[in-house]
Amino acid sequence: MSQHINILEMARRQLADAAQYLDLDRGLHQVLATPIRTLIVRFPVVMDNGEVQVFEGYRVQHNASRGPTKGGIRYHPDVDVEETSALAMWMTWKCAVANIPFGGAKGSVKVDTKLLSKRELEKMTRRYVTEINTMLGERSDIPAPDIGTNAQVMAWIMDTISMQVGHTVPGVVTGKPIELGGSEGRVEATGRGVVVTMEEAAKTIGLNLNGAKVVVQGFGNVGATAAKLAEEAGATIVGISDAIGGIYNPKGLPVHELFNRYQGRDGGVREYKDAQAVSNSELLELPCDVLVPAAIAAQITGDNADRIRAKLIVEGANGPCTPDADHILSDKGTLVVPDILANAGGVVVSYFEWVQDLQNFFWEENEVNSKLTRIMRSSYASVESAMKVHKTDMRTAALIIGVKRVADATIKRGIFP
Ligand SMILES: NC(=O)c1ccc[n+]([C@@H]2O[C@H](COP(=O)([O-])OP(=O)(O)OC[C@H]3O[C@@H](n4cnc5c(N)ncnc54)[C@H](O)[C@@H]3O)[C@@H](O)[C@H]2O)c1
Repeated sequence: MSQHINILEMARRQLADAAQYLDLDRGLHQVLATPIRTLIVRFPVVMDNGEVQVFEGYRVQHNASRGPTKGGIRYHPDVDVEETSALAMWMTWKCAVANIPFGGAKGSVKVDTKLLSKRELEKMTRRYVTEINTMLGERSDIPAPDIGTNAQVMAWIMDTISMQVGHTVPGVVTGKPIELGGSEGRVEATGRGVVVTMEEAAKTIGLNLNGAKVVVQGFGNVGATAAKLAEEAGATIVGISDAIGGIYNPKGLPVHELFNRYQGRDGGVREYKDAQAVSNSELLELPCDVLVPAAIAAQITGDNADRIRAKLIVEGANGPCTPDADHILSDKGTLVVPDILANAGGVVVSYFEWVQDLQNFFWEENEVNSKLTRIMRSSYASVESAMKVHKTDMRTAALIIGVKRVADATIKRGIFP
């Protein structure tokens, strides 16, 4: 997934950019640039044909100064420990920008889930979680879904840990099915947060979202929900894609119909015929007002940033724009709403789910959505004002806020012993 771009280097470069504004001392900068715990596990699974296959997985906790660590689990063939560390670091800043009491973590397994049966997926999940269980806990480290994982996988994680401790522990993982202690609104939360920040950012650049043309890369949980809710907010979705490729229709695509037919199924969107087929790289360069990269990292780079035509980029994915792309986009006047702000809706509602699980008291969906919207709007407002104060781009502004909150917590706690 990292290809030519080292995602961990990218995350460290972003931290260094923000550190300059904060006057961080070298030791503290080093603390913040380094994960506190990294576990690499290799474990066997007996496959359906009776053969044993060995998988490799990771769990990285980046920083726990502000609370238990929180971060998704990704199943993808290209993951590695460096990318997982970068994603864990971004989780730390994301939780701090949203001002929720969590540190950051991430887990992953190198696997192509398309090659596994449902039973193999379940066995692999249960064994992976058993291997990393020393790090997990409702008060220590709480996973959630990411690429390649979903509510069913979270249910298996909850069940596995519950079997090991001898009682049900719903708060050890979020993004669970509602009937197992999941939260109303969690499935749509990241996409909903993306659209709330899109609406705020449209005001910043004076764009009327009503009728604005939007292109979305990735038609999974985040991309498909963002497309659907952006359409409900009045935008016209002109391009969408999944891992196999995309479709484009300047007059607009019937997103609700596409959502019901293809959401989460790779190759699905290309089956829709009343549109022009485009590659994923062509999709990013389509004429539009708003671009939502909601798939994988490093999609907008120094190589293609000058060809991006959107005025506004809202990062549904983690790390879709590289630092080189950021500089080019900033020079062109394109506003980039960074991942640690734009896609924080998922972890915010994960926080609500965790709180509900610990209290065993559950909220209605409109309560979840209105609390989410309030946090997303106030986080956006703080970042926008930091952007003006520091005269910088929005990513650096968000990092200044997030990194400062984590640095302050670290200083106040002191360095043990
Ligand atoms: N799920 C969440 O709550 C959440 C929260 C915050 C951030 N994110 C980030 O959002 C992104 C998407 O996550 P998701 O949960 O929607 O995953 P998902 O597995 O539900 O969907 C991923 C989508 O991306 C597509 N895709 C994969 N590789 C691609 C490629 N090379 N080019 C174009 N499309 C490709 C897939 O076909 C699929 O449509 C990830 O970067 C993830 O880290 C997710």
